[in-house]
Amino acid sequence: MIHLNAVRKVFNAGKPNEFVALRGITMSIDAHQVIALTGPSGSGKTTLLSILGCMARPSAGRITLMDREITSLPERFLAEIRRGTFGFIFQQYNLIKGITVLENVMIPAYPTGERYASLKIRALKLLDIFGLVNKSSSKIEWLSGGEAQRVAISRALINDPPVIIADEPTAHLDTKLSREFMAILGDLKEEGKTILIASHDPIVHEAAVVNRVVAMRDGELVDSRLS
Ligand SMILES: Nc1ncnc2c1ncn2[C@@H]1O[C@H](COP(=O)(O)OP(=O)(O)OP(=O)(O)O)[C@@H](O)[C@H]1O
Repeated sequence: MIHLNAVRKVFNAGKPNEFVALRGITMSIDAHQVIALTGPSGSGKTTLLSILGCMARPSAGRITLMDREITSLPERFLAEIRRGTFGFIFQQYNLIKGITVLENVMIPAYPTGERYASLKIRALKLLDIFGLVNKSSSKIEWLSGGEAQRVAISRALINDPPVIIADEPTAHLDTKLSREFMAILGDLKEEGKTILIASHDPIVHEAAVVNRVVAMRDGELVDSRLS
């Protein structure tokens, strides 16, 4: 589904603070799999996820997504691919304070031009699945950590993307909520989603839903094992 060939990422190239964050990553991600990236802080997990999710471009190397070479596409095509292919769940959830739960969930779908009424129905359905309909008009800042996380999951799913990308999704959750999160990922995998997670959390690596754990160090893949 996604193939990376010799992908490098260099920050501040040519400057005194030049930093090579990814050193020639070659990897393939099959559809309907759950892949966990692990590795010490600074090893390049977030950078790799950003490139996989078309949020950042590699400095060198090639990316193929569903048999389409996407490395050199102009930003407007990339934005469309990003919206149609990926749902993102971030460590801090990146929910927007001051607006409601429902509005947060709907935001990634606004650029699609879907009618507000039908979008609202879909967003409410997602909130219902995650037991949050009664919070739909709450402000984000009123939610508990677990609720905020389920809002973030709902938002990631609003465009029904085939691939979910989650960066340290359990970092702010206790053990019970982390296990619940992994169970939700299990359901999404059953529905046919492909899931990429960067995480330090053993609960993530050891979850039955994870097919492969890929270890990174200093911008390189050092180990890949089936889970
Ligand atoms: N925009 C940037 N400019 C310069 N350096 C950057 C930039 N973004 C990331 N880096 C550096 O690239 C390296 C890899 O960062 P990355 O966030 O990918 O690591 P990580 O493995 O996700 O770490 P963590 O587990 O702490 O989130 C780090 O040393 C980081 O400081």
